[in-house]
Amino acid sequence: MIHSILFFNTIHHFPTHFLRLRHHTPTAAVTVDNRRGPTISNVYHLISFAYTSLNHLLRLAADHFSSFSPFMLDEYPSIASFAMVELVVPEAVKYMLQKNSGSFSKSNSFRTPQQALRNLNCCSQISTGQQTSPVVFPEKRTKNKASRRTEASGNGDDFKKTKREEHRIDIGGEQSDLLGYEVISGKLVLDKRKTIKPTEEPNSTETTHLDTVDAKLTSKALVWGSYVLSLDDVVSVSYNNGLRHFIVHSYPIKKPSYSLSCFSKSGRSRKDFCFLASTPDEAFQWVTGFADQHCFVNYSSHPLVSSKKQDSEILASDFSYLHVKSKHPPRMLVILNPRSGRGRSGKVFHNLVEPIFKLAGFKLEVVKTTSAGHARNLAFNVDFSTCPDGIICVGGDGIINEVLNGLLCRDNQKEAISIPIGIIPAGSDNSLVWTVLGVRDPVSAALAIVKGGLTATDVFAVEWVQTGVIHFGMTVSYFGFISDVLELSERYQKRFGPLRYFVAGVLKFLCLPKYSYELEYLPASREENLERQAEADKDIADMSDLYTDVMRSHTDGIPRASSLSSIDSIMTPGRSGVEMDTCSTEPSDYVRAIDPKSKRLSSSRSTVTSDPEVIHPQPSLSSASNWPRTRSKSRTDKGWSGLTSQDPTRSSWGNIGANDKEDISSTLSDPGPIWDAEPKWDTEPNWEMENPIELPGPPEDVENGERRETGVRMETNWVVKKGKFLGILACNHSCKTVQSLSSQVVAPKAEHDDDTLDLLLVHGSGRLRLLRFFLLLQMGRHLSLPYVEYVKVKSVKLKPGKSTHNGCGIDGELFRISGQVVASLLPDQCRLIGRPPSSNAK
Ligand SMILES: Nc1ncnc2c1ncn2[C@@H]1O[C@H](COP(=O)(O)OP(=O)(O)OP(=O)(O)O)[C@@H](O)[C@H]1O
Repeated sequence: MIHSILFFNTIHHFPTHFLRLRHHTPTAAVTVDNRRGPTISNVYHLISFAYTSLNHLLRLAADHFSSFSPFMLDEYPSIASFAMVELVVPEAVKYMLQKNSGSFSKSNSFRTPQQALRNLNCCSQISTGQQTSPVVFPEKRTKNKASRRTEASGNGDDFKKTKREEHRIDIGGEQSDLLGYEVISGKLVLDKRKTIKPTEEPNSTETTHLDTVDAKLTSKALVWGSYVLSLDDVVSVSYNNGLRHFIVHSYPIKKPSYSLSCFSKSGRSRKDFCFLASTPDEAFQWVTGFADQHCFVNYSSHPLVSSKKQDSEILASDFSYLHVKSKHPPRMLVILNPRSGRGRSGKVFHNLVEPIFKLAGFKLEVVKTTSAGHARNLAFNVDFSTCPDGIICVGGDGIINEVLNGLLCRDNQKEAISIPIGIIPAGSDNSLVWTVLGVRDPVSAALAIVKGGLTATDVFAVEWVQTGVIHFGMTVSYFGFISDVLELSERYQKRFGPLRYFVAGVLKFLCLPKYSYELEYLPASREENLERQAEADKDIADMSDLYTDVMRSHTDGIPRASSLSSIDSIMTPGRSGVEMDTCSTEPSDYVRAIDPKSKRLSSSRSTVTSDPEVIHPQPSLSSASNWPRTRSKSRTDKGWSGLTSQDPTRSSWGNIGANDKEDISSTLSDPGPIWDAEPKWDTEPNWEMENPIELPGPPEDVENGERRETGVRMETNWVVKKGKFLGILACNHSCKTVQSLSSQVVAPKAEHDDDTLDLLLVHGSGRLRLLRFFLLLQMGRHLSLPYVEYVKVKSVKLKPGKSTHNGCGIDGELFRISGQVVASLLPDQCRLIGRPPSSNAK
């Protein structure tokens, strides 16, 4: 029998059961194996974080087993978000703890952790300081040389007066992986009162709420006593010039108690910590230390100065405090869809998110959308100099898609794509930010934006070949059953809110039509995959350059501080639909120009009716690159010629998009029973008759495990398939869904920056197949189905059969396709504000 206690990185934790945690990264493990004897790995890393629980466990282990052979394991990745590490006690160990709790209280209740460790033969490592990981022990004094050491001297009377229990810390070597390097250390007094005004000096004669602590600020955390506050959780520091105290504003993850962990949801909540240094000089040093670590400092003048009670002494000392170098407050445009998430997005923003941005000194211009299309107009018309640090979208994936399309439709498209986009998830589903940045609650998303950094993300374009209309997306484009569900769901938006997709899905399932498509795709070559992998490995090292806090635009000479800095005013929310609706691009070149060869192949096969008016020569390719791809080579050297905004009167893509939507809504305005409204649901379209091309879909026997390649015709690199498909999805990232109970992932091999689309083909027709697909999707095993094909592609061309519904979903927005559409990636990537969790770990 093996009992295990695992420690998990709990950024998104619901730590109630192993199975639920299978997607999380185990960061360390304590294993008790009755056959081989107990082993402990990375225990030292974790003592400070799960001190009480681990101490209990160690005592248990010491009593329970005669010998212990602790050792460090290198096989586990280092604990990235150490402040968020949480002890998970599975049922077996809980049982063991309960069983032994009696003996603990008798024999070990007063043992210190060191004593417990001594019993486990751990002492030698601790006393000799062999461990390189941070360990926090209440009794142990630090022996580290501090890079900056403040002492409680001089004005330290308060420290003497406050006779309290002192917490000592030992956080291991200065270059510890977990806490980074040391910035400053020394004694501080922690004011434990709940409400503290920044201008109010703690009263040192009232000692009850004061606690002297040994504190240390490192490049990754503020540590005092046994408390570790990750700098990732720190929003800002408030400091009044010339005073001895400063307040650290943070949003750490609130952990539910173990007994309630099954029911209560963990989340972030605000915690302010007020520290008193022994002298104003020391307080200033601490605050400068935070500023050095890119924490925003709310810096105010001395309260006496501001209240005009100036005296010469204060003024003299003021001079030395005037320059706390903090990052510039960012200026950004917030586009908020008040209809998102059942109309709660406004409340979410103003109650939860705005206070965080205020603490971090952001200068925001908030615009609420008044109708569909408004966000696109805003992004299309906004003067970037008013929001140089980016645009924050508050809502669902739909509003982000509108903003993206507004940006990419501009004349200065190269500059527009470089405008950072922040996302506050407040809609029905927020797959993009959840998948790419790993956040799904508004507070964590706001924190990610405050922390800054940029994540390059691929953008795909779907081109309507006959008309030249283009629509952009960052998540997924889909055809077949799911686009029909999207269409139907709009009927139920008011009644069911986010549940509307489920309701529409069930109804559509009951009256399932058959979908036929003619499909061509250009697979990403194996060599390219290998090259991409090699580049990805290399990029891991280069990432720090990419995620720099200070970004400068290389376009049009506009300096863009992406330390997130600058806005004054924002354009009016008034609709300028005329311009938007008539925005167009020269589509074919960049949509098809995957590489010159494929472009030739593609265009030779396509039936593009090119309007000479929309063909524009593009600037030289070499100047096109303004944003390095994170994984693969920039496609600027592969034939990308960029987009240009067209004369509104000459172009049609906006109009067509709008008309498409109108068409759909008019269809939907006729409610009627669904089974009446869907005449084709049980009729088989005669593909061969309607589309005089042979090659039906995969034969029925594929369901029995044999996948035949009948129906597949290779033309050079393009693969052609025709027949029935339940669904076709071209995914830009792995597409996690926030709604799903199980964290289902549609395209498990997709990466948001890998320069490929992941094509998922669900061949065939029929409810049984569809049901099996969705059931296995919940378990993450849908790719094992014989009628599911998964391939990484550079480009996809698709044409619906004549009797097939022609809906097309792009990031949750619905369109109609007529004729052929082509989906491909753009050569340039856009930038999301925030860093994925994996990059934080590095
Ligand atoms: N003020 C508004 N009134 C009505 N519709 C709007 C408004 N603002 C934006 N929209 C439209 O609402 C749609 C959905 O927006 P969003 O994605 O933000 O919300 P959601 O609740 O998550 O919906 P979805 O389920 O589509 O993701 C978008 O397509 C957008 O065009």
